[in-house]
Amino acid sequence: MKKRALISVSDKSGVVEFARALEEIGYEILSTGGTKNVLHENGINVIGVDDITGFPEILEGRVKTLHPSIHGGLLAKHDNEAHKAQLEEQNITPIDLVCVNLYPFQQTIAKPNVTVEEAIENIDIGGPTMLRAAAKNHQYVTVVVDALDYDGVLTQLKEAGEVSIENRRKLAAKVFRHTAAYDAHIAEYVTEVSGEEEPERMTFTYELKQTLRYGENPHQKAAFYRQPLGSEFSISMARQLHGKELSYNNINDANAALQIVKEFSEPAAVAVKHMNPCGVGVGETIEAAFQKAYEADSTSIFGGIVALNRVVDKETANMLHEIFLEIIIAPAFTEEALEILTSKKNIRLLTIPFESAKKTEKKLTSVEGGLLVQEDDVFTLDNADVRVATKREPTEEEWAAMKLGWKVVKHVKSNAIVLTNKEMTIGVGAGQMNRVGAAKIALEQAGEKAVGSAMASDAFFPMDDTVEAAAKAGVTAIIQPGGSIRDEDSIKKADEYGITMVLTGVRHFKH
Ligand SMILES: NC(=O)c1ncn([C@@H]2O[C@H](COP(=O)(O)O)[C@@H](O)[C@H]2O)c1NC=O
Repeated sequence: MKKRALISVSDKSGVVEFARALEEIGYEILSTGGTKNVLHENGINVIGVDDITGFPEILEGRVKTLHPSIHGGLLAKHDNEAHKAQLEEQNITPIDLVCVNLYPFQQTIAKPNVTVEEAIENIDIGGPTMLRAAAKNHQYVTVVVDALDYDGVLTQLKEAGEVSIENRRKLAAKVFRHTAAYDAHIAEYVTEVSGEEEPERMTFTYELKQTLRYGENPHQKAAFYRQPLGSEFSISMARQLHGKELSYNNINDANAALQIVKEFSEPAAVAVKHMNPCGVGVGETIEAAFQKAYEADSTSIFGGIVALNRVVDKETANMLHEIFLEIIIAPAFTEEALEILTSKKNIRLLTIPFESAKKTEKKLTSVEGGLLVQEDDVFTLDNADVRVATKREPTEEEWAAMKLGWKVVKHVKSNAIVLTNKEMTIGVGAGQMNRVGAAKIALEQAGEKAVGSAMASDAFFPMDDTVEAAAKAGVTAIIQPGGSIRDEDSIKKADEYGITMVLTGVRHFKH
């Protein structure tokens, strides 16, 4: 008896060649309407599924292959006598190979202004049912969901007469991953349009972007997966123009740099080391902004990652070239800048579409045995209920410095203290277990530059010791959330020293 292949594909690329080769090997081909037409037009003998089921495709294609004549053929154990007898009784022929790809749900919902009706119509029902049936029965059936597997399957069929059980199992596993991811997209989309905000189950799905040489340390295996419908403004979407492959730590740091530079509309440059900003600068031009980011901490920037929100020109490239950097990310590089920067073999140059909508995504943090999910911290001073708590109001310059510090401190590991002037960070105290400790680090780094600077604190002061330390170093303005039962002590201390203190009412912890 001839072997049977059932082919039903939405994306018809490569299917004619695949079906023709199967036919040449001796397979009988069954197909659904559109696929059948394409194969037929290309001179391949095809039996319509409706000829097998004795039932036409109905409901605009919603029901084509959902029939016992098809699913009996897919699910029967080929060497089981009872199954064989039942197939014979029902006049059903077993199916040996299934090639199916699904309605393009993901592409459909990615389209701007897609309607719910259009999205729903692109939920494939018959396809996943066939794929899952064939994958369940991979002991007997070869199942192909990915056109990239057409050649490998054909080679095995030609050389060995069959696809080995090991490969059939691999193909089946791929199918289950595929249908699970397909359903995850559907679940996420329908959950969103239904307005459900706290689903009892999370169904995120990710695609392999690249395997990595190693993880955080060389003895840890690692890979980078990307969110298929995630933000464009993402390290996972970056285009690498030059340099070595990104490492695990590079990806993490580059992500951190992008999240910070995203805060700025004016020309800004951000240097990151180990996920914390070591220098942030703003200016009239990107060259000036980078100059400030460099001056902010010319020691830590060594081996760092720099993100800039304007095209890197020749002047800026010349400055960047002077320093050992791991990565430079920008919207683009001029030809001259590229020429300068690519003279170093290893430096990674990346571009990212800065003009793309900066979509906010849920932030996921894995813990052993679980996943923490929260909204992104998109709160800015524009929406904050800001009030001046001290007798003295900030000067214009102090406001500018505090606003810069507030944008940066949100991205520094808590407890975080950032010192700024109106153009740059001058001290960063990150990840300390007590607030005054973070302040001391920032103040020490700033040294003389602390005089006349502004201090930003990611959370309230539990007591007045940080204000005292700031005052003694010459800080003149402080921005902090407020909300401590001892706020009054800090405000009093600030008044004592003539410091102006702004309360934002909003905390920016980052752990
Ligand atoms: N409803 C069904 O019985 C059914 N059977 C197969 N399909 C899908 O129809 C598509 C192929 O259709 P056509 O060959 O008519 O172009 C494939 O993506 C396949 O997954 C179906 N469509 C959707 O559910």
